Amino acid sequence: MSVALAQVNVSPCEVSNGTGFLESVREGNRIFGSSRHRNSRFSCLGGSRTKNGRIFSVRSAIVATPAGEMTTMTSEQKVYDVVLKQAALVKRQLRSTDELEVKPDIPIPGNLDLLSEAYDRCSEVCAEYAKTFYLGTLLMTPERRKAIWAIYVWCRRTDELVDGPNASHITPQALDRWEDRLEDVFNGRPFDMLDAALSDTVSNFPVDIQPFRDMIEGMRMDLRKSRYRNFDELYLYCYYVAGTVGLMSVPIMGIDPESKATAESVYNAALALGIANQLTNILRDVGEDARRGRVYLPQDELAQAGLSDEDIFAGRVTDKWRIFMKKQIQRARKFFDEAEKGVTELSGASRWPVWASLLLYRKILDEIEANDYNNFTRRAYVSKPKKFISLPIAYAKSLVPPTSARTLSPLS
Ligand SMILES: CC(C)=CCC/C(C)=C/CC/C(C)=C/CC/C(C)=C/[C@@H]1[C@@H](COP(=O)(O)OP(=O)(O)O)[C@]1(C)CC/C=C(\C)CC/C=C(\C)CCC=C(C)C
Ligand SMILES: [Mn+2]
Repeated sequence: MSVALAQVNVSPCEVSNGTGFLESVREGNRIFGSSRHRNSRFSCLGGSRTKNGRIFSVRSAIVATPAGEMTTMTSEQKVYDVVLKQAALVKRQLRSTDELEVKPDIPIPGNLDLLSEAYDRCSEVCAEYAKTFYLGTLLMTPERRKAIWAIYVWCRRTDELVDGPNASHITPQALDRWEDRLEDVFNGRPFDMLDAALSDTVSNFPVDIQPFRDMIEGMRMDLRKSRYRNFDELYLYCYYVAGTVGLMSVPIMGIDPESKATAESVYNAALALGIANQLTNILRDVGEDARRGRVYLPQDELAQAGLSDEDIFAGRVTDKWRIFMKKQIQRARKFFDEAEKGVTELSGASRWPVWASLLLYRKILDEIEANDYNNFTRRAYVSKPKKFISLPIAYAKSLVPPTSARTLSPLS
């Protein structure tokens, strides 16, 4: 069965007139592509105090040290502030009980059927695009898995804007309209049935709009930027397009009531998993991206290794390239290690899909090594038997109970 992802329509008239609710869903062709996105507007960052006690101004991202010196914040510091904000928002709800208190639906006749149809459609899209992950979600509670499917579909549609069949027509204005539509979703005014599922999800779970806005910001970044000067710039991009997914997912997956880990540390691990996945995605797709004129690898690190864009466009696997790649892979693995510390703290039924996705994505790094670092013309992928072996391992790991007396270090 091939399930088409409903085509995202962000024409101004359709967005402003919220009447076409279910009728407006149109089938589009499913087209895969590599995706990454970026930007430099720190819309996500409310002015506040960082872990170093600094106060920063949102727009300029300039911080004043306690001694009154002005300094620029790193992307990691800026993103960490979002982590703190997200953790503070959900702390109480997540710890109150293992089962989240799901608000009752307003029983408008006919609406419940439509909603259930909307979730069915999200489940089909998720099953079609991310089979293994979908199977994992089946172990979650029905409320949680429906919510994860709805979020998955919104992320996938957002990604398709810059990576899908209509990507060449996407403008910053179209992304602005997609963001307006997101606001409508959070205000209970969904535009189509997939949006309706997300609207229902965000009214039932303590999900904040900020990571969603930030993902759109990542798409803006992808439209206007095709090089990264250093890892700091790349980190911000990875946060926007993938770290945000981690932050969106924690309020749904829930923290185990037995866990003594801080909410911040769990959010930090979720962020790390998103960053690790995106770095891996970038390392896997170097050749494919170069053919689209894109180089996501940090320019300063390439130069230090004696490499340049030209080497990438030429696709030469040299010793310099191998040494460079080893360092990049090492960095991605550190983010996976950081993420692992948090998975055990999630609610029991949510751990398995997260472990499965972590182990499988991490294995892509092993495959790049096995390909002797030729990520120009060979796509690293995890074979079915290897995937299959990972699943019981993930399941066994998911049975490990949360640490009852450990406080994870938020940034290590
Ligand atoms: C269990 C689990 C993985 C839950 C997440 C479900 C979810 C909402 C996924 C959305 C993914 C998505 C469509 C994101 C849009 C942007 C994008 C495409 C990012 C890339 C994903 C990989 O996609 P693919 O290989 O198809 O890439 P191409 O489009 O072909 O280029 C990313 C690499 C990022 C994905 C990031 C995550 C899945 C973050 C996972 C983190 C958590 C679920 C938090 C877990 C909690 C703790 C405490 C560790
Ligand atoms: Mn994509």
